[in-house]
Parts: sequence; structure tokens; C-alpha cells
Amino acid sequence: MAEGIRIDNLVKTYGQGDTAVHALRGVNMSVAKGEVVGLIGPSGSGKSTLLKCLGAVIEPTSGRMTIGDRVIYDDGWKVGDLRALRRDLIGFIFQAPYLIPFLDVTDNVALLPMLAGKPNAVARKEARDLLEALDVAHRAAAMPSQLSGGEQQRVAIARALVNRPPVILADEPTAPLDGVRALAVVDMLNTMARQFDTAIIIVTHDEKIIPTFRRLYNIRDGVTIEELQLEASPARRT
Ligand SMILES: Nc1ncnc2c1ncn2[C@@H]1O[C@H](COP(=O)(O)OP(=O)(O)OP(=O)(O)O)[C@@H](O)[C@H]1O
Repeated sequence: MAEGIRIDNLVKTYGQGDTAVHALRGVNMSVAKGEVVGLIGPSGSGKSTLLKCLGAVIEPTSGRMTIGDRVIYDDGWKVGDLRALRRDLIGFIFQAPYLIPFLDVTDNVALLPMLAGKPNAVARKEARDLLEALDVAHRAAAMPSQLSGGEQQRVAIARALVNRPPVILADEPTAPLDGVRALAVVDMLNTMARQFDTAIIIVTHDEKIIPTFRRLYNIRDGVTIEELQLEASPARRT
């Protein structure tokens, strides 16, 4: 499978000298297009730091990151406009859906393509198509406060996908959901990954969903270890 995102020997050190914290000590990771992988590890192991580096929220100290064929970081950013990088190449899903309370469901999803310059009607059509794919189109005109937690998270997934980013970073996306809804969200992310050829990384502590990943990266003290789960839950097809 073609590579979606690749990380080579990524290092992140906070601070300097005696007080330096070596949060990432040479992380290697790759996720194919259409693949969903889990990223697990104990508290303080470097998961958030890795996600923030990947999402171009903080600058790594050294190493290399590639999205598709594009080198985005090689001992320094290789793209001039990090905001455009985040908007066009990376979708974010968080633990809480963070929907905009005064926009309806359609406009919550359509906002990003509108900001990227698409005509409103085109952006809304793209939003509605995705809401359809995520089985939440019947709530398209509702306000976020009128949705259940699972529905809000599906809208957040639609929003992350709407600009068709090659990479999606999901930080504890199932934490507030019960078992059935959590598995439904993972199932949906798998379907979307395949449908849109997206590489998805899910950071999680959620014991309910960990068995569904065929491939996991376990981060310990700033270094990742790849684990294969041959017995991954077949119903979820990860
Ligand atoms: N801004 C910062 N300045 C200094 N040290 C930091 C900073 N952010 C994180 N760290 C340190 O880097 C290490 C990795 O932290 P990180 O937040 O990436 O871990 P984590 O695996 O996401 O933890 P958790 O599961 O508790 O959120 C920790 O030792 C943490 O204290």
C-alpha cells in the first residue's frame, strides 16, 4: 500500500541543559493510505508531543516527516505556510467534538471548505454528502446541542474529512462514548480511511477499541515499538 505518512527518527526536546525534557527520542512510524493505526502508551510517554509535531502545532527538534510524496519536515519545516499545511493535509478529531454551537450541523462541516475559498453552495453540498456517508444526514439542519454524543462525534469526523486531507490525527476520539458507540466510531473511521485513501492515527487509552487495531504503535519513553495484533477483531476490519 502507498505511504500516507512517514516519520523517521523524530526527536523533540523541550527546553535545554539540565532542565531539558527528551519527550521524543527518535520515533519511527509509517501509516499507509487507507490504513488506521492505534498509538498507545502510558501517561507522559510522548503521545501528545508526537501528535502535536505531526499536526504542525509544535516544531520538532530534528528528524523527518513526509506526507505522501511531500517532505514537510527535515530538520526544519519544508513548507512556508503551516496554517495551510494544517488546513489542506491534516484533519483533526479530538476527544470532545468542539462543534461551533451557533452553526447548524451542515455549516459546522461546510465552514472549512468555505474558509478555503469554495462557494458556499459547493461547500454545503460536500458537507451534506459526507453527513450522508456518516449516517447523520437526517440531523443536517440541527444545532449541535440537539445531537447525541455519538452524533456529535460523527459530525466532527465529517468536519475532519471535508477537505479530503491525506492524514487524520484523532486524539482519544472515543473517550466519552460507551462501548457500542466507541466501536461504531472506529468502524466509521476505518470505512472513511478506505473510501478516501486517508491515513488515520488514533491516540487512545480506550481498552474497548485497542483490540480492533491490526497495527499499533506503543510509545515508551519517547520511542515507538510497532506491534501487530494478528487476532484483531475481524468485525472491525482495521
Ligand atoms: N511544553 C512542555 N514543556 C516541557 N515538557 C513538556 C511539555 N509538554 C510535555 N512535556 C513533557 O514531555 C513528556 C511527554 O509528554 P506528552 O504530553 O507528550 O505525554 P503523553 O504520552 O501525551 O501523556 P498523557 O497520556 O498523560 O497525555 C512528559 O515528560 C511531559 O512532562
